Amino acid sequence: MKLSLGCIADDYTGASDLANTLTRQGLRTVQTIGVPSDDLALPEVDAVVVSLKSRSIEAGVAVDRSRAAEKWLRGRGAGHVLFKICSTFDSTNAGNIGPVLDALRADSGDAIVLVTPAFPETGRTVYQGNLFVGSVPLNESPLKDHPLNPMHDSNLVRVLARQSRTQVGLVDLATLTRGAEAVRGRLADLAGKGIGAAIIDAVFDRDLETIGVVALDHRLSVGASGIGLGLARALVASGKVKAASAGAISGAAVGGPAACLAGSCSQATLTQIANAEKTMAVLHLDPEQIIAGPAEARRALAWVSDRISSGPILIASSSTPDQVTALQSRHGRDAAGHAIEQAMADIAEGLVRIGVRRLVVAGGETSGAVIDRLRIPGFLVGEEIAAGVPVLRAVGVKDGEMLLALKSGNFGGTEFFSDALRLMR
Ligand SMILES: Nc1ncnc2c1ncn2[C@@H]1O[C@H](COP(=O)(O)OP(=O)(O)OP(=O)(O)O)[C@@H](O)[C@H]1O
Ligand SMILES: O=C(O)[C@@H](O)C(=O)CO
Repeated sequence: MKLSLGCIADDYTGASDLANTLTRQGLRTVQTIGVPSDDLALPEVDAVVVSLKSRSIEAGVAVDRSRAAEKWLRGRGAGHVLFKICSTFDSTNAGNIGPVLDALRADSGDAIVLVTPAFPETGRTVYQGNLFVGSVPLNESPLKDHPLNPMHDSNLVRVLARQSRTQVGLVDLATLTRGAEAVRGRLADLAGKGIGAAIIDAVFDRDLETIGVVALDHRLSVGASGIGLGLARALVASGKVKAASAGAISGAAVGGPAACLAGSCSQATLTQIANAEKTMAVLHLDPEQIIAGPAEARRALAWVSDRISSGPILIASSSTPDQVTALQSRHGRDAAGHAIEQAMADIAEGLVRIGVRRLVVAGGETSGAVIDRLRIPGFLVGEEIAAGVPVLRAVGVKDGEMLLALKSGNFGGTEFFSDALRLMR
């Protein structure tokens, strides 16, 4: 297997979002959890997305894990590696996008790296280096209240410069609109000044197509699913990849009980939970009790066993931004987040034990904790539930077939949970 594209995603929902995009563009893609072990049987594929849980961990550890993933991908022939970050650039002043970019750039030997989180299909666009979420700048969007990575600056040139050892430049939309040669010229100017990273504007998919063509001149790029779309289209257009006719896999129905877990506190997820109350039983966990000990997860599982034979259920830890802030000020941000993630993993393990084989998880960190606990080594991409969220079919699980959906906090329509279960048969 010689890869045309290698990808390293800094969380599991982001990885499935990217795997979905690459699959829809005709690349045969598999998502692995962590760097695959040598005995994991992988199908013949064009792209591998290695999922890490490295977005909100200590920067040095994120660098080491990303470099290990890059080494594995290069060892499988990947000439180009995309470091997949969040389309809302989730990170703090201490990293981790900058430190990982610096390390991978050094390994790749590239003078300059293109960076864009643009993903127009989900409303993420970049103009003059400023990231917009829908119609508002990032720092006015709900991301300003993110529990782990609150985003207070929409100017990505500044944000990345605070994290990276290299200087950061801008390739603006006016240059991009003049085409690939103009972008190449601007990158050469920036690199000549010793600038090692360039935020590139993108508003429409056609912008990402130009970016994809230029990015393939290099060995490394950094961005969200949008640049994945650009790279995939450029690989197909250049004939380096023959677009797979089959696209997403289907596979046999899995059936049996179905459950949803929500640890995301994003505005989108809060609305989706409220709407799910119309179609399924919903349990709201008490975050204070979760931190107090394991009894809250046990209570949740007892609640599930009384109901799961009657239809799907949803268990949510999610709270409003004010409640999140209050909890964090009592217990600390990381301790609160970690305790809730582990409780969700305990609950997921209990759900599988009682026969759940169709599981929806909302939130990147939450998904990471759950998938690690379930020890699922990888996924094939199925139907698209919403932009950036596919049905995933687990590969390499011992006790039979399992379908999952890992929803990024901000993705999905208002009826996401019932939409997902409708496609997870
Ligand atoms: N009620 C709560 N109070 C405080 N923190 C919470 C609460 N519920 C969940 N959390 C924590 O908030 C964090 C949510 O992050 P997560 O990545 O799961 O969701 P998200 O950021 O909305 O999703 P994504 O990263 O996909 O955009 C997790 O660490 C989770 O444990
Ligand atoms: O890019 C996004 O917004 C998502 O794929 C993501 O990274 C979710 O955590």
